[in-house]
Amino acid sequence: MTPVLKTQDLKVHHNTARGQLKAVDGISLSVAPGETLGLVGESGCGKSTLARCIVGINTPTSGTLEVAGVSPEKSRLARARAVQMVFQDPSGALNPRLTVERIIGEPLQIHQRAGREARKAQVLDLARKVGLSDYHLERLPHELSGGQRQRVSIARALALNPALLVCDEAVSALDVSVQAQVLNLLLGLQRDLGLTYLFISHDLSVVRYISHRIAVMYLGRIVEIGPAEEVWHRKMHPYTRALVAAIPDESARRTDAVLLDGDVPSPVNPPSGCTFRTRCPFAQARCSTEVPELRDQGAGLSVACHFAETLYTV
Ligand SMILES: Nc1ncnc2c1ncn2[C@@H]1O[C@H](COP(=O)(O)OP(=O)(O)OP(=O)(O)O)[C@@H](O)[C@H]1O
Repeated sequence: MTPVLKTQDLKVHHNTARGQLKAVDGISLSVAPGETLGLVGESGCGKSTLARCIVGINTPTSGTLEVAGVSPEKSRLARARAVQMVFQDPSGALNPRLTVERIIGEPLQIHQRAGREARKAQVLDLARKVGLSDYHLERLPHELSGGQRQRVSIARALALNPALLVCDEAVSALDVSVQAQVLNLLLGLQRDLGLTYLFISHDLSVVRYISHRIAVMYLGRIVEIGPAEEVWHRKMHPYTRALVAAIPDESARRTDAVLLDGDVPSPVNPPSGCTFRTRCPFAQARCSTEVPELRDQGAGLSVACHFAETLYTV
């Protein structure tokens, strides 16, 4: 089956005053139809840059990117329809002067020739799919709650039946109970409409809840990728262990939890060899000279750590 998203050695490097900044540094991944791939990592790991590349806001420095089997550079219009994004802050993404009806209907107005009445019916149908009603359609964004605004963003994103929905920290600004409602909405929509998601968050417990597979990202690279429960329970990469340890009251936390000190190092002149070694309690001499490649660990899990097997039994 053709993947909905496929990237091969994708890189986004920025020229900055301090040198070349490798925001995304060789990402290869694919997402199957109807699947959710969760992308997790701390702030500054390059998650948003990768997302912006996929939706066409950023241009890759090198590598290939295909959406539904087509290279999106070939057709800007096709990409505008094929990939939609839901952002963290719906207030910033929604025009404050337009009613919800206009906001949800805008993509239809731009891309479809449907008449006013047909569009109105489509908008109401989209609103109902995300749990909103006629009442909400007449409101302005500031009259809605944060959760309702995020529902509007999702309805708008779904208007053109995208092949892929990229959710970038889509629930991070919401209260925990509202987060759960929006996550459940996304799960329900996927079940009913067969949607495909790339779901990005710094919060591994949120990513685990919604994802079939999880990719853990550190300084522009994937350090662990596999089925959600394999990543969560085996957490073979020390960085994955650290992300689990950072979750408050997490019962899955191992007794030998890795605790993260400080911030992610600068992507300008990142550490040699394994870029995580400067924060890794298990780092050895080899880690500073040799870049670890992703290696198959069985059950669909791949881990980029020289000592993954030995550490797993620690
Ligand atoms: N246009 C740009 N020019 C230079 N550096 C950039 C640019 N865009 C992003 N960066 C840098 O690239 C790195 C990755 O940023 P990115 O926003 O993708 O990370 P992130 O994991 O999504 O974090 P956050 O959740 O905070 O957005 C950061 O060091 C950031 O400062």
